[in-house]
Order: sequence, then structure tokens, then C-alpha cells
Amino acid sequence: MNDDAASITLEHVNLDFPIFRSGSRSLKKLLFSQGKNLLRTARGPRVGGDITLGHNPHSKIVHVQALRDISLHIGAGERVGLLGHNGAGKSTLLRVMGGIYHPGARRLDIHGSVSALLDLHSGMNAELTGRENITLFGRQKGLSTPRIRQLETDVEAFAELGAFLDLPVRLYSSGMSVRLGFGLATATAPQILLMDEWFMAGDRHFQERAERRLTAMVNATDILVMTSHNLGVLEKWCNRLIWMEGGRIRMDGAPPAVLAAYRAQVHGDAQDAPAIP
Ligand SMILES: Nc1ncnc2c1ncn2[C@@H]1O[C@H](COP(=O)(O)OP(=O)(O)OP(=O)(O)O)[C@@H](O)[C@H]1O
Repeated sequence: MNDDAASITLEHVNLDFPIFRSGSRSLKKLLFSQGKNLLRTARGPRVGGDITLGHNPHSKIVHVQALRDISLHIGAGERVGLLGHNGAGKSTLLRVMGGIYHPGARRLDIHGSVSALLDLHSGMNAELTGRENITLFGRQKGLSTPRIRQLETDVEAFAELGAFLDLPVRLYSSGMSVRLGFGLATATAPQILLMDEWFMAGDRHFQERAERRLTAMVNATDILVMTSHNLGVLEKWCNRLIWMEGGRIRMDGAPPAVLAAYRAQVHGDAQDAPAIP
């Protein structure tokens, strides 16, 4: 086995978010009446992780169970797509893999350099200009001054922000922030690329160029893990899909099988939904 090969191994990962329930009577009533959780919205498909009262039912803190007993291994060459309902735990799982959240786990091994396209402004200082943020990014990555200048040329050409590159990032629209953030995050290829679906933001012209840049980057990475609600995007980019539901893995396998099962469930939910009067 190649010791340098990138890999992700999670065993029995659990992550709860404690939240202050501020005495909401309706939430309290629902929690008590349902015993422990809110699995579904009143009508329609499931949303979010389970909400529990924790050990003390009278505490003002409730827990959102974002990840439950997640075990998986991802090896080099895998392009993994995470899919599932809103609040299924996809972004939380990416953040665990990116080292942003520290969950309870029997084992959590991330082997290889990681780059995460998770938040628009991650690592950026909104008070600095786009150009200054490029330098900051380069310094954080430990790049030499000539290499930082190359990075600046590359990102400037890609982001096409014109004069805005020399204005503070806090003045950028969300699409402009995506251009800069995406340009930076895709400037150097990591071994493991984690990507939330926000990269689909931006105008069509940007998306086409972003896709070309991303293709080059993904081809140079060992592992891609991405989330998307767009099944076409997952089908195109991934060779393995993990379907999440309520913080758990519901199905993990080859895209055709997982997509067929997922579509069947979504179709079933749509048929169960009450007709709109
Ligand atoms: N910072 C947080 N504080 C409290 N609860 C959170 C936090 N982040 C996520 N959650 C909760 O954890 C659960 C999983 O959220 P997550 O963002 O991982 O879902 P997701 O599958 O990415 O959803 P979506 O498709 O809507 O983006 C949800 O119930 C959400 O309410």
C-alpha cells in the first residue's frame, strides 16, 4: 500500500449541536409529545437532524443530532457525492472532514492535504482588498513571494473583478465573493478537495469557466467529496454517492443504484404529499 495515498476514514462519528431553546412552548410540546424527535415537518418530507432533549428534559438546551454513527472509508481515486434532504448532515460531514468540527468518534483519520470550498469567505478578511486577500492566502499556504505573485496573476485573470480587486471584500456581492473565493481555493490542487454546492453560484459565464478550472483541479486531486442537490451535477462528477438522511448514511454505492433509490423515494414523498387546494 502507498503510504502517501490520500484517504479518509471515519468510524462511528457522532456530532450534536447544543442549542438554547429559549422556552419555546411549541417546541417543548412537540418534543414531549413525540417522545424524542422531530423527524418530519408536519406534512411533507423530512428535514433536519433529530432534535432531542438530552439527558435533562428540563434543561433549556436541546440537541440537534447532525451526524449519527457515520462510518466510511474513502480512498484515492474516489469522487464522492453527498446527497439528501435539507439538514441531512451533508455540510456538517464535509466540515468534519475539513477539520472544522471535532466530533466524537472511535476513529477519524484524514490522510493528505485538504482544501475546502465550504464558505464564501473562509480564510478571507473582509476589510482587506481582494488583492491583499490573495497575498494573505499565499502567506497562509507558506508560498514564496514569486509564487504569490503568480497566484495573484492567475486569480486576477480568473476572477475578472476588474477594479473591484483593489476594493475591500466587504463591498463585494455574493457572486463576486464566489469568484474570488473559488479562484483562490482552486489555485493549488490539494490531495483532498471538499466542496459544498455554493460553487454553483454566479452567472452562467462564471459557471462555465469555474467548471473548466474545477475539472483541471479535480483531475489533479486524489479525492473529491462534494455535496449537491443537483442530481445531474452529482452524476457528472462522482463515481460514488452517499445518501444521507437525518444525520445517518442511508445508502452508499455506485451512482446509478443510489440515484435510482433516491429518485424512487423523492417520487414517493411527492405522491404522499397532500394536494394543494
Ligand atoms: N451551527 C449549527 N448550529 C446548530 N445546528 C446546526 C448547525 N449547523 C447545522 N446544524 C443542524 O445540523 C443538521 C445538519 O445540517 P447540515 O447543514 O449539515 O445539513 P445539510 O444536509 O448540509 O443541509 P442543506 O442541504 O439544507 O444544506 C440540521 O438539522 C441543522 O439544523
